[in-house]
Amino acid sequence: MTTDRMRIGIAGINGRVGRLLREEVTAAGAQLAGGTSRDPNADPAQGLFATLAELAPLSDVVIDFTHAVTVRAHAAALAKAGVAWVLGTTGLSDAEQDAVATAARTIPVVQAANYSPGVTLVTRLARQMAEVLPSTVYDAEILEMHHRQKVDAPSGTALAIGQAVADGRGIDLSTHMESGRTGHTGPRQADAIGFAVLRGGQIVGEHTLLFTSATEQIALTHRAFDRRVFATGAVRAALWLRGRAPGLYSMEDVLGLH
Ligand SMILES: NC(=O)C1=CN([C@@H]2O[C@H](COP(=O)(O)OP(=O)(O)OC[C@H]3O[C@@H](n4cnc5c(N)ncnc54)[C@H](OP(=O)(O)O)[C@@H]3O)[C@@H](O)[C@H]2O)C=CC1
Ligand SMILES: O=C(O)C1=N[C@H](C(=O)O)C[C@H](O)C1
Repeated sequence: MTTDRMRIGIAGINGRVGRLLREEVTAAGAQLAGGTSRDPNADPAQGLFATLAELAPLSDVVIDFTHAVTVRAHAAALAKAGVAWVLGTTGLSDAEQDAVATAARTIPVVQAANYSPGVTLVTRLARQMAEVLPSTVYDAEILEMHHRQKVDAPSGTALAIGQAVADGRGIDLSTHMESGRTGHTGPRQADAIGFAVLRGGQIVGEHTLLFTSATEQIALTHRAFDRRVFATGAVRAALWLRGRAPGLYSMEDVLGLH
């Protein structure tokens, strides 16, 4: 029997987001192709594979919420199999990001540091605000808070918001980023983009962008109450990828904001 249901594989199927993806793939009417797991007892007959190279040929698209160290191997496996990729993993090095761009020459890829519609809009607004609010008058600071298990900092979302502010101001983020301030820092640079990071308990993910002048402050805050918002967004991106040409797409593309 043939089926036109999309086959979705999940890299990191037993992770915090992966477990929710498993439910959301089925709820969306797609077919769960299986997942990757490092559990030595994982059984391919049960749809659990040690590597993405084994899962990829069974999938039309793979949703990947794992760890940055997997990115180069995953990029190569998916490009080789010609399988689309929804990438949610954050904390990528420049070399890992290059591997994503290389894969996107042969397969369609959606990459987002945050698959919630709310953060997608916050990031877009951040760029627009930075275009209007001059850095000589308004200081831009980004605060993020996450659960104690998070391994990368600042969060991918905070960096994406910072990149949007830098884009809006026409400056380079890497040379204007101020994070981890301590000791005799000297006064704040006028065009700096500041980052503050908090970790604790089970905070799902909170981000605030502040523009502060001598006379006013604008705060743009997003709070994720439930990780499911990331899973539903990622499944939406996976379904959107069907039939797309190779390329690197964003959540703004998925939401039709371009
Ligand atoms: N873009 C977005 O919207 C969001 C992105 N994230 C990002 O997604 C990633 C995962 O987050 P989360 O689910 O909370 O993390 P978890 O630690 O709960 O899950 C990570 C998963 O990745 C697998 N994994 C970890 N390291 C390796 C490795 N070296 N090789 C193979 N597999 C590995 C784990 O496998 P196993 O189970 O076998 O140990 C696990 O299933 C992070 O980078 C996080 O920042 C998180 C939320 C939203
Ligand atoms: O690790 C997490 O949990 C999250 N990671 C993403 C990030 O780094 O921005 C998205 C979300 O904030 C949750």
